[in-house]
Amino acid sequence: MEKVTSKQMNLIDSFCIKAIGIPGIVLMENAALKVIKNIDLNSYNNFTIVAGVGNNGGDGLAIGRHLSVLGKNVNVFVIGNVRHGSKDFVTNYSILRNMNIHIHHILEREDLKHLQKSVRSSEMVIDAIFGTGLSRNIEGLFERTISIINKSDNFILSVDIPSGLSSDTGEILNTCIKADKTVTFQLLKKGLVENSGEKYAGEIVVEPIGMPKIAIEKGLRNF
Ligand SMILES: NC(=O)C1=CN([C@@H]2O[C@H](COP(=O)(O)OP(=O)(O)OC[C@H]3O[C@@H](n4cnc5c(N)ncnc54)[C@H](O)[C@@H]3O)[C@@H](O)[C@H]2O)[C@@H](O)CC1
Ligand SMILES: [K+]
Repeated sequence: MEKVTSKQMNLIDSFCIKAIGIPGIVLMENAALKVIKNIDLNSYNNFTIVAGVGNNGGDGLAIGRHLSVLGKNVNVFVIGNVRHGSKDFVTNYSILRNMNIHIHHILEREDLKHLQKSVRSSEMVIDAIFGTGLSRNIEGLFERTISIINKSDNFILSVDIPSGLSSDTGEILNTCIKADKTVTFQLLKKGLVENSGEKYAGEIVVEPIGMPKIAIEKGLRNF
């Protein structure tokens, strides 16, 4: 199976969005629905979603919306500065607010108590903190958040890639979510199968999210 770096994936994403005209939010919605498809909805009713403010976080918020629409109990946490959120993250953030879904913000250590309480009453944590955009070591509140999630006995599902794993090398950038399952989008990310990748990703499922072959070929050919 073809393995891609984050640069290749970015190129494929932007070819889909800019050259073909599939809006990023459509790809995000497809991604969210593919994650829902991979959750055993008969067994899990209580969820904690932890989202960053990039597109991986946007996926997480869209997943939270669908779970809520399906009648599940969902606690949504956002870590990072929403004012620096990606466009599609912000769209999904506003949708959740318009649906009156409460969003907990992790801005200081005190806020982690809410997260701890939530994971105690949940059965599944959805990890949407970082995806292919992780670019440096994870520290501070992010590191503590990951530690709380890893210590819980919840089933942990990572969106695209476990947060903390380099999608290019499979190296751990200081700390990493230890997932039970990773649903990765369209193509296998190199880091999922190199170095620590498989140890941290758990079961890996590759789900197409509607990217046309022409975009994929273009992305792969340019590297
Ligand atoms: N339109 C698209 O391009 C699509 C993207 N998708 C999702 O988007 C993800 C990639 O999104 P992005 O490129 O926005 O990147 P991420 O969502 O992975 O995160 C980028 C953000 O994290 C920050 N960051 C990076 N390393 C950090 C660190 N160590 N500590 C604190 N902050 C850090 C960056 O400054 C940036 O704000 C994919 O993994 C996938 O889940 C999917 O929604 C499908 C469509
Ligand atoms: K993730």
